[in-house]
Amino acid sequence: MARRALDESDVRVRPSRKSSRPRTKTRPEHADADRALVTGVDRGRYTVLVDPDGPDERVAVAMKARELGRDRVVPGDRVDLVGDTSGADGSLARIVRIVERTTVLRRTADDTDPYERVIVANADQLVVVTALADPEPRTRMIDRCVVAAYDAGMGVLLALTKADLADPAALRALYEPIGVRVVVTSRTDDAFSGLDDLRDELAGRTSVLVGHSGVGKSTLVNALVPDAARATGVVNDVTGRGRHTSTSAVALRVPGPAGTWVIDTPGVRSFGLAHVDPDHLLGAFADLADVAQECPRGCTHAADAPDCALDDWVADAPDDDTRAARTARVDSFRRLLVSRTGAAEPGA
Ligand SMILES: Nc1nc2c(ncn2[C@@H]2O[C@H](COP(=O)(O)OP(=O)(O)OP(=O)(O)O)[C@@H](O)[C@H]2O)c(=O)[nH]1
Ligand SMILES: [Zn+2]
Repeated sequence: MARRALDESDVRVRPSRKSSRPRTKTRPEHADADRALVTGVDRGRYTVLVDPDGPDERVAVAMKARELGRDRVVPGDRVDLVGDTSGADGSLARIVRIVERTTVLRRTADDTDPYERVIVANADQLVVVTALADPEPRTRMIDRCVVAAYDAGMGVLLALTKADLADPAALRALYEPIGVRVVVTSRTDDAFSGLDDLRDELAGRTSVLVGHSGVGKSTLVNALVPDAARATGVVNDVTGRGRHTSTSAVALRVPGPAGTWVIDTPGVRSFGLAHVDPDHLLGAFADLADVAQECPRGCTHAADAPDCALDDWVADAPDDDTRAARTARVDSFRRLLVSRTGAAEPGA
């Protein structure tokens, strides 16, 4: 009878095998480079925080050095800077190196751009902001986010907003078993509940926030980062003054424990999943990955895959409770597997 409840530890997130190759070639002429964190990108100009959390922390503007070629630099990147890194008005530094990334999150390919480009680097978790009502939650969209995060080597936090309008129980039941942590928030005229739980989940981590329009993502960001509206102004390349931009990802520091960042991704509605390999996704389900060692070569592990060992594992369960638990587990994995393909934005 002792059926162990599945928890976070059943999900094993590995850094993506597809993360960028090391780019730490030593160039003696840049031995004195300053380390910086990229917080925003706007038309070839990068807003960076030099010496983050150090005694000389400062904001500076940088451009890519020619030697980086076409390599993209994205928010969350750690880079090495040379030139004028003072951050003084009108100063411009050069990015000469991108430090090897721990994770990469790609946005989906679309009609105007067939490539799944990296949009954020080095984030620890993806926070999927979903309203419990108004607008109705879309599980397929959440599933796709989970796949993207697991493939990127990131964890997933589901932030369920508007709990004053609907009950979170059903969504909790759907996502907690697959290793997704859940926080529930609600904001009414006189109270904002769940904010401390959310802060706890974000503490010391870099989190990418995604969500459809109207789910309350701005409400959360503004509560977490009181000067967010001001901070999102990216430096204009001509005047050097702030300019509001709503199209590219921007990293915002959350007051409180050191190293707490949220990266807001306006306009990002979905993630590129075409490159996701089923066996890599399986890596996020440690128990199933072990079972699948027995699969035929090239098994897709889909519901219609012949001789898939996942089906044998369910069939061979010693009792009904175990069979129910294994069925739920395999179904969850296959649900994610299916969400990988098909319309990028179902129901849109
Ligand atoms: N009932 C209720 N309404 C909320 C809650 N949180 C936010 N809202 C409302 O939902 C609406 C959308 O909130 P926003 O924070 O602007 O949503 P968003 O996800 O940033 O949407 P865009 O600005 O369109 O990208 C606003 O009218 C908020 O006041 C909540 O917990 N409960
Ligand atoms: Zn299989």
